[in-house]
Amino acid sequence: MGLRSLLLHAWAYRKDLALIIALSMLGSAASLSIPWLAARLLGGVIEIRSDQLALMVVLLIVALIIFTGLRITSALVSGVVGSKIEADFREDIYAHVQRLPLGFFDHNRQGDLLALLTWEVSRLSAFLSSTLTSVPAALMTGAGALVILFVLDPLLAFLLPVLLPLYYVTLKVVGRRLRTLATQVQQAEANVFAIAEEDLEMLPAIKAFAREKVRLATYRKVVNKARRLKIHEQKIYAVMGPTLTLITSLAAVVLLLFAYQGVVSDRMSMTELFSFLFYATLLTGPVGSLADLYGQLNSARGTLERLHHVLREAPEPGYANARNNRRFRGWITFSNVWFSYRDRDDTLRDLNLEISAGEIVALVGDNGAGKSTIVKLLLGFYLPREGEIRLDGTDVRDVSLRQLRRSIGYVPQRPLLHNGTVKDNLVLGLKDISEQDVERACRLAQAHDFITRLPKGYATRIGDHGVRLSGGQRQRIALARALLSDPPILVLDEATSMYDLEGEAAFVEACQNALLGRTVILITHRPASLALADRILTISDGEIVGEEMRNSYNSESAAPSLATSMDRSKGRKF
Ligand SMILES: Nc1ncnc2c1ncn2[C@@H]1O[C@H](COP(=O)(O)OP(=O)(O)OP(=O)(O)O)[C@@H](O)[C@H]1O
Repeated sequence: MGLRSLLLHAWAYRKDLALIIALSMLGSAASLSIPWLAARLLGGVIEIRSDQLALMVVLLIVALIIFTGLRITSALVSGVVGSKIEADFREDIYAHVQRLPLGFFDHNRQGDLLALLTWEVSRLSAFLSSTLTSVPAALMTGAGALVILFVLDPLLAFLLPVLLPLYYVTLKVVGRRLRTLATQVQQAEANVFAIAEEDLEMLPAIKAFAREKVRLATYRKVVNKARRLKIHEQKIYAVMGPTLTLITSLAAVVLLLFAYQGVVSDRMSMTELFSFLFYATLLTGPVGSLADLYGQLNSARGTLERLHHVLREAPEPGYANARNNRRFRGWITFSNVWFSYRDRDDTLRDLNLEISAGEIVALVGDNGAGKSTIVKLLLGFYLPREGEIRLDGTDVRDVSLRQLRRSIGYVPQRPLLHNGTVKDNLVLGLKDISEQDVERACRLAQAHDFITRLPKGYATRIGDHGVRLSGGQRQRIALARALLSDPPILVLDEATSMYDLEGEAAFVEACQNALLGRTVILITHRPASLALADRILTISDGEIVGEEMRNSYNSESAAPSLATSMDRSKGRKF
């Protein structure tokens, strides 16, 4: 995303931005009248001509009030528009980030994304709504002042071209260095953000292993790197802005000398001399702000590069697929599936697997064998390199991702909970869920009893990632959440690994009925949970190396129970 694409993005706000530009240009017009009026007033005072003094005072006050009013209005409008652009930007980027495949997050730091979504986007919006929009007015003021100076004494025309090469050389010399520096500063600042974010999340481990000093040293290192780079950058700006202003001021002094010659030779009145002085001073303002613009442009480019890195990433395929209201039965097939994570050897090798609708299959095998990967592929989190995954005979690539995922109740190994109440975590944004449904799912997951013993029951807040709950309690909530949406397929990835034996036995007992008619993939090593399985598959090194039939599963018998399940889906009974 370059400056051009930023401008294309800004096109959506053209009316608002045009209003800010118009207001600041009107302000610039008012500012151009002030030196003229002030010079006439001063000229009148010095030459003791009282004829137009009163008029000049009134006009000057009016011009000053108009100028101030316009500046206030344009600052207000620019603040409002800037916030609007910022909010839209954040929402767009967030929506895009949400749709990115999980593989993207395996290789990008959360902290970098957070920095981008927060302060980097704020700065970019401010750049668009206030810095860029001030350029036309600055140009107008500068050009206006120049023209008036020309009109006052055309001789000056010969001096002006001298300014341009000086200006150009100064910008060129420092510009290249500033550009790389701006990117480095942004990177360093994002690092500070990312390390802080990571450490806050890791704090219990940092404390447990008494690594506070080491982590503080790492943090100090990135903070100092950012500080050094910023000081370097500020030094350049500190020199560049005033140097450019000095060039302009020196030129103004030379202009004044010429003007003085004009007064001496009676070519110019005192009023015109003051006009010279004031317009030459007015000229330094836009020069300074254009130099500032140059600096901010470099910073904005850094953010744009990082934004481009995120926005060029393609969203997960499958969002656009048409949805239909079909409820899947839960017949799953993997045919000759090969898969490897980025920069890794094959995790799944020519995997063939069929799970009938209503069947309960347990996947067992060593750590890292590829069990979770199988379900991540089924959920469409990652795409197979070769082979096909089908649901009820339809290639999952042709199913809408939302529909696919809503058909699967997924309980991951690590329960993912947020800082809200127990109920918020259970419903996770779903609106039309009754209290009874919530309670039923919780009873099934053996969560209801402990929840009612919490200080505020279902309304108890559980802290960041559910930190105020035990590991087993978190798992029970995650399981209840999956059961709540009544999906035809349930994936339980070590979902009861932290349950106490009694809790697990009660869950298995309660499941005998509840899981009937659903396709269930259990990843577990726990004997009690294995007892639920109709079939146990052993996975080793990405391949199925063993199969054991357990309960007498009969696909024919799945049909009636499935119907029962579908009926249940309406009344949400388990
Ligand atoms: N996001 C990832 N990026 C790269 N490699 C990964 C990623 N996730 C898993 N792996 C690797 O893929 C392999 C299979 O991992 P997977 O999580 O499927 O194993 P598993 O059988 O579920 O193991 P466990 O019983 O320990 O949960 C492992 O070698 C693991 O290191």
